[in-house]
Amino acid sequence: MFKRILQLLYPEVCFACSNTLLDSEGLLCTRCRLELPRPGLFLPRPNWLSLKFDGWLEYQDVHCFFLFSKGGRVQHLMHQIKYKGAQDLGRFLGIWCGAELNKYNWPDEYELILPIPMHQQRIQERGYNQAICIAEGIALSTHLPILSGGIERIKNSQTLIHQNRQERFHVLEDVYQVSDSSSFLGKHVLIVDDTLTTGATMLTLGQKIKAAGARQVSFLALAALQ
Ligand SMILES: O=P(O)(O)OC[C@H]1O[C@H](OP(=O)(O)OP(=O)(O)O)[C@H](O)[C@@H]1O
Ligand SMILES: NC(=O)CC[C@H](N)C(=O)O
Repeated sequence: MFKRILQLLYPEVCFACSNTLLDSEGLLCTRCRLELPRPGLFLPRPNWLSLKFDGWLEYQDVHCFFLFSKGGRVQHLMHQIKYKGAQDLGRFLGIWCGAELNKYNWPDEYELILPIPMHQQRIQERGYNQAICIAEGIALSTHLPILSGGIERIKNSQTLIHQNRQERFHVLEDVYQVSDSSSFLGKHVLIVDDTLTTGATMLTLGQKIKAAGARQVSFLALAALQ
């Protein structure tokens, strides 16, 4: 009853389209669940996403769960996860994404999930690392362990938003440091981030952990810009 009154006064809205949610809906309205653009996982290569990675590094797979478009619903969604404290939404979408991964024939492929590390100062400002929230959701569905510790972001930087691909690689040079490689030595690591624009962040970290002894790397972004 109290929940009903609260809902009348402060209706819960969909994180993607901001329309009022029905009692039976949570976080996302049914329409958005059905309509948010999802390109599918394990797309045959080469494809628009793999072209951002091919030739830079030996890797196995690159996936994105949603297609990101400027001003679109996915951008709104990602904004909530990243800047508005919607950690539960990140976990929920991670669970969904992990459940989709489970539908493919991929057992024995990935052994560890590595959320892109965030600089300590940024964590203090934001209060959380959204890549970890997403990774936690994926781990819940897939039962893969999350790699924590041993890899840090040691240099902070300005937002990458206004930089082109080349500038991003330059900014990201030496930002990650491996202090202990024992937990991923010889393993196939699935690197997870919230958004993928040029791929520079994922590639930089992928190169780093491969050089430090990871057997293989794959990449998964919750959303990617086509
Ligand atoms: O594929 P890329 O071109 O590497 O871009 C993707 C990266 O950019 C964003 O981080 P950023 O450091 O810009 O975070 P901010 O916007 O919060 O500063 C995002 O969280 C990804 O980590
Ligand atoms: N400086 C950083 O650690 C940036 C990390 C991360 N991409 C973010 O969301 O902000």
